[in-house]
Amino acid sequence: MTRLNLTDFAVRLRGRDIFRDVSFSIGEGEFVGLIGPNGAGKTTLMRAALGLLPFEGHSSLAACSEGERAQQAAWMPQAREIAWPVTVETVVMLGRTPYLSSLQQAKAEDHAKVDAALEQMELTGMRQRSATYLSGGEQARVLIARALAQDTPLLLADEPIAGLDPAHQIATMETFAALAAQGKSSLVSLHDLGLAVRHCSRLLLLGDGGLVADGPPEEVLTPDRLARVFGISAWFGQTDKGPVYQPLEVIR
Ligand SMILES: Nc1ncnc2c1ncn2[C@@H]1O[C@H](COP(=O)(O)OP(=O)(O)OP(=O)(O)O)[C@@H](O)[C@H]1O
Repeated sequence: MTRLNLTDFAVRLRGRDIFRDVSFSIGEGEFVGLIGPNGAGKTTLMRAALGLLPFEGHSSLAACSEGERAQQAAWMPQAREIAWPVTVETVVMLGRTPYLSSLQQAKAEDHAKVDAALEQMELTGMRQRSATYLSGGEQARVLIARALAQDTPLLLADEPIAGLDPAHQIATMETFAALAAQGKSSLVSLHDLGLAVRHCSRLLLLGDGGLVADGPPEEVLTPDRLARVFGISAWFGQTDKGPVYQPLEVIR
């Protein structure tokens, strides 16, 4: 089943093409990393796919009604400062909003989804703390938990592991991989190519005003593309602990 389809997708902002001719589909159980240098258009692509920015072409998500979209896709934006003086638990419960009418109280199922999301992001012990007093990385985990509580077939996240410590970066990537194993799909923008290679089932490389490559990580990150799109060289090896990928030098 297709979770997201973009066809001939293009975004132009203030008279400038950000990217053109982008077409891809994301199916069930895929963990897709969206990679590309600063300014390539990763955030723009995800926001436009959700219908939050004007675009040309087709996006299956933007074509949905607002209510339908909220049940199809959860969105974790890059800005992650939580300004509301409410508990962690309350922020995560906001993920259940698409399932509640304004007068409705959260039901047992909603509480169960919130508990599971808190557990998944190792936040159970912090559930009663005020979200505004958490560190930047802890706030990011709360917002990932809110997206998980939304329990949608598709999750879009803009640099979800930026600012997390190494253990929480790995754990978060494992969470997305575990969701994929359950049939859920994610499109996640990332700058850490090493973690992308280890955990994503597929990479989309955005650059030069379009989609440069789409496929399994080791096929996408060829030395030639790394040099041309990122201006770097890297070491890649298959080890008994899985693929290891280490950017080495700037070669501009
Ligand atoms: N509202 C806007 N108006 C005009 N240009 C914009 C607007 N928003 C973004 N851009 C431009 O679009 C380009 C793509 O930006 P975007 O944030 O999507 O890139 P990105 O790949 O997510 O970058 P990063 O890795 O730095 O987060 C950039 O050149 C940016 O300056």
